[in-house]
Amino acid sequence: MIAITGGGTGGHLVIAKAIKEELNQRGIKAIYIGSNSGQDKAWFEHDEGFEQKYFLESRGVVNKKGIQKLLSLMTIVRSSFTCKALFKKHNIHAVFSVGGYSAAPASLGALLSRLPLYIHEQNAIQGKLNTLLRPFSKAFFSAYDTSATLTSYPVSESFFKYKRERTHLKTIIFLGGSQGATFINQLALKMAKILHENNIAIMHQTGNKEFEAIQKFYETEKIPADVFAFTTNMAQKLKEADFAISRSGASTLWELCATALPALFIPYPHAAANHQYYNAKTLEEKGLALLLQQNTIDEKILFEKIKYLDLKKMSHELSTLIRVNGSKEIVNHILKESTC
Ligand SMILES: CC(=O)N[C@H]1[C@@H](OP(=O)(O)OP(=O)(O)OC[C@H]2O[C@@H](n3ccc(=O)[nH]c3=O)[C@H](O)[C@@H]2O)O[C@H](CO)[C@@H](O)[C@@H]1O
Repeated sequence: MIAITGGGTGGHLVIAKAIKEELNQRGIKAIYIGSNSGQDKAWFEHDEGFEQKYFLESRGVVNKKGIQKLLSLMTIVRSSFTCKALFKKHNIHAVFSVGGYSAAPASLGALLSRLPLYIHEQNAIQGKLNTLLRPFSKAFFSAYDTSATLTSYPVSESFFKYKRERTHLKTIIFLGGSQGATFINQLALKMAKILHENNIAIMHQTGNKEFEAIQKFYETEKIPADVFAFTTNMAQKLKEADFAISRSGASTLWELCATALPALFIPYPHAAANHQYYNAKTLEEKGLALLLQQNTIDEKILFEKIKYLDLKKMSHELSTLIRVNGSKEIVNHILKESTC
């Protein structure tokens, strides 16, 4: 039996989901250990694909100081002993972590129980927990690091199914990541008129918080747009678009590659160690994406830039950067080494 751990945000959780689905296809059910804060419960509380789900108390340590940091560490250590007992109860043979503070108790628990720990790092800059645990891991998976055990990024097969070579700019999708992004939302509203006047259709993922106000804006301005707070079928949405204006969260970025959808990335400037910038940089350096910092953007100049991109070339080359079997390769590797 395998335990999957980690989460906090959609970018981590989607990897946990991909690995769970791959295990399910082979008739294996994993247990999930996440946190009682963040998005873990929303994603997995009712997911029948897991044998059992546990949402433990765990809090971020990185941005805390003094007594708060100590309290967070104590909570994690206490929960790691709970995990040790859970591993015994479920006869766990291996632990797969997608990182984030929510992965801390079970990862530590794996070391306490002398179980092999497998880590997937999503971002171009390693997270703090992953850096700390990498030397103790049995294998480390990262799409940016050639010294990693595997460089496959586990994107759901549905994205590959909808892969399409883009040639003309007819529809733009705005993406704010799993929680939506105020800056992307504001930019979309500023660009809406120009896009509409140029017969470019608009799709806009807003996140929950700003959905109603944004929907109202398009209605008032009489600009037709496909506006949604969160979709459970992102692959289908991406299929319809010819260009994305997006945050550069890792999972979104690799899903765009899988669907061959070119993008302008505007990294979230406060992400740990500015990792969203470095995620996008890996594509920009190859000439396969635009990358702009959010304080440098003028929406009129921006549209002119996008209009003259060679979408066909970008789209074609993007799809060569990712393999369809990312989850399979990771699960094969884990199962080969463990008697699960
Ligand atoms: C603010 C922050 O720190 N964000 C981090 C977080 O981003 P975030 O949680 O936004 O993650 P990503 O952009 O990597 O992925 C979002 C995931 O949610 C899915 N989705 C999104 C919207 C929607 O309507 N429906 C839907 O299913 C996407 O298809 C994707 O699979 O985790 C990523 C992966 O570690 C990091 O790179 C990001 O820097």
